[in-house]
Amino acid sequence: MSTSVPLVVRLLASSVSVAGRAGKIVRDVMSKGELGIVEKGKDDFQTEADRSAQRCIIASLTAQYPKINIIGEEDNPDNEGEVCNDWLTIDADKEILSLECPPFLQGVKEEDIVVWVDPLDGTSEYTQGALMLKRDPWERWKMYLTHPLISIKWYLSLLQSNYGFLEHVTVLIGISVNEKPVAGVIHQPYYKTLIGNEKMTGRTIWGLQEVGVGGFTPAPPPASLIITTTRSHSNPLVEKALQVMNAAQILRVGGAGYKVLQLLEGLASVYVFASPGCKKWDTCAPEAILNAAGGKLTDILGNNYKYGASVSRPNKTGVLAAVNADLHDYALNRIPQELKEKLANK
Ligand SMILES: Nc1ncnc2c1ncn2[C@@H]1O[C@H](COP(=O)(O)O)[C@@H](OP(=O)(O)O)[C@H]1O
Ligand SMILES: [Mg+2]
Ligand SMILES: [Mg+2]
Ligand SMILES: [Mg+2]
Repeated sequence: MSTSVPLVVRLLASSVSVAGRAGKIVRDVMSKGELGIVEKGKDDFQTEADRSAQRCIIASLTAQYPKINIIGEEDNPDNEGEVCNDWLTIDADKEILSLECPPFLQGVKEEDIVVWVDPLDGTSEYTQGALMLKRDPWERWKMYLTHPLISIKWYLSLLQSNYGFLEHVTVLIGISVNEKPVAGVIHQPYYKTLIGNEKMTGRTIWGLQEVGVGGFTPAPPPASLIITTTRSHSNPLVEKALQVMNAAQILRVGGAGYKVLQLLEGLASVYVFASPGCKKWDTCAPEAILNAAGGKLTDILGNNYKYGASVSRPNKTGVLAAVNADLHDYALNRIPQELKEKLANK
């Protein structure tokens, strides 16, 4: 790879390639059918796919950019261990390499960068998707009975959803410089499309500040107010913030990455999550891409999160994102002060 290409552009090109490789690992673990679910905390799970995809991403980026601070969601000693050659990805996406680097990022050094990695965003939806791959109803029922994550209500909604919620799963790589998210990748391993007669699985969306976004066709926001929010981590505060929005429709989907994709594709206009729960690796890449497309992501109080290495991981004061500044202002003004204070003092 040419070193005359500025570092941030090279890193974005490498991140696009490695996100695709991680997405294949996510699909492979699912096909094998042994998810290796570990409970990290309440409503917080990890699978073999989360662990392996993170090892692939961190080992691949560290091999090429040894001085960059890379922080991943999954905290496990295995991440330090050996990574098979097949996982090491040192390719770089050619289209990204040819992008013009914005002037303010041209002199950036490895030491100025923090990369936030969410190897699998939407783990709840991923584990529930496993169930729907069992075509035999008796096998599916047996798996449900031993599944730690699924209530009977979810099981019934899964049966109605045909393919489960695997489309909500994404791989997120966010690049921050001097605490600000400047570039990012959202890879969607289960996105299905037809190119000519050929069925393609997976797609990769990227964004770079002052340059724009790619990997999909952006669409204008819907004519009426459509809100996207969590489907697996709701609580009374989350519901209160949704009630006051006066929305025409509320979509409940998995993953911070997928919700921001819905904003970019004109399926929703605002993402509201008035609760702690998301972490820096959930929002860094989506925020960078949304910014590059003219949108805005903050906490519920309207403040920007910072992405330096020493910041606390949790986004304690929630997430509020919109396709443009006007819709962001609208949503921010609708949220009662009392609710904002509750979150700020949590
Ligand atoms: N109450 C909570 N506890 C743990 N994680 C939470 C959470 N609320 C949100 N999250 C995390 O934030 C991300 C988006 O959540 P949601 O799908 O509910 O909108 C998910 O990331 P992961 O799937 O990468 O863990 C999810 O785990
Ligand atoms: Mg998780
Ligand atoms: Mg996540
Ligand atoms: Mg995750």
